[in-house]
Amino acid sequence: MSIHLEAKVGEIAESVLLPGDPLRAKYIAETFLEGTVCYNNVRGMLGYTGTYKGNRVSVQGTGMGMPSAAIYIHELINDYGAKNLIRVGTCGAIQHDVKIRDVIIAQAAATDSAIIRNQFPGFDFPQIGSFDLIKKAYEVGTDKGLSLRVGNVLSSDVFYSESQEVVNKLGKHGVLAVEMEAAVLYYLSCKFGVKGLCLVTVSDHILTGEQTTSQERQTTFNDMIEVALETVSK
Ligand SMILES: O=P(O)(O)O[C@H]1O[C@H](CO)[C@@H](O)[C@H]1O
Ligand SMILES: O=c1cc[nH]c(=O)[nH]1
Repeated sequence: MSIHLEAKVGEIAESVLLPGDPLRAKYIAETFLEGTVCYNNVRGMLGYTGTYKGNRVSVQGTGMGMPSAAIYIHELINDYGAKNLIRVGTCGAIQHDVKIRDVIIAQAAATDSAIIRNQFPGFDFPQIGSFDLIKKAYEVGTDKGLSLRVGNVLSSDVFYSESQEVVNKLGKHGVLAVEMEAAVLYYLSCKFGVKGLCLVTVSDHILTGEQTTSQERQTTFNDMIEVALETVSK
C-alpha cells in the first residue's frame, strides 16, 4: 500500500494507462481488459489491472491537474515499479487544422506550472516524452489508419484561463493543444528513469468553441485507448 493507492505490491502492472477521469479508467478496464481486478478505490480514484491480448496492463485515474497526477505517478513508479506510463487524456485544440476527436501524441509539453521549475531554479527542464513510446504509438496509429498529430502541448495549471493571449501566442509558436498533466508525467518519468507518453484526444476546440459531451469524454475516444494498449503490448 502507498498513501493514495490500496493495491498490494505486485497488483499493479509495469505498464499503466493514466486517464484523468476515474470513470474513464473503469470504462477502459471493462471494455478492453480481460480478467480485470479493481485494486484501488481510495478517494474514488479507481485503478484496475487486467490483460490486453495476454499482456498485463493497469489503468489508473489521476484526477485533474499536475498536483493530483504527480501523486499517482510518483506512487505508481516509486511504490509499485511502474515502467511504462501512458496518459490517455482529453485536450482543447489551439490550432485551426487540429480537429475535434483528433488524437495527438505529445512529443513535449510546455507548462505554466511551478512544480518543475522549482526543482531547477534558473533552468528550464525539457519535458519530453519517451522516444521509444512515441515511435511505437506513431507506428501503431499509422498502421490503424489514424491521422495522428505529433507535437507540443501546453500542460496548464488553469482550465479557465485568464491569460488567453499567452495560450494563443503558444499556438502561434506551434503548440497544438492545452491539457493539464503531460508535463509532470514527463518530468517524473525522467526523474525516475522510466518511460512516459501522453496521448490526448481533442474534446474541445478553444478557437471555435466546439465541444464534445462529458459522456463522450468518459466513454469514447477508443482510437486513443487502442493506440495506448497496442503501444504497451508491442
Ligand atoms: O480528460 P482528462 O484526462 O482529465 O484531461 C483533461 O481534462 C481535464 C479538464 O477537464 C484535465 O485533467 C485535462 O488535462
Ligand atoms: O479545453 C480543454 C479541454 C480539455 N482539457 C483542458 O485542459 N482544456
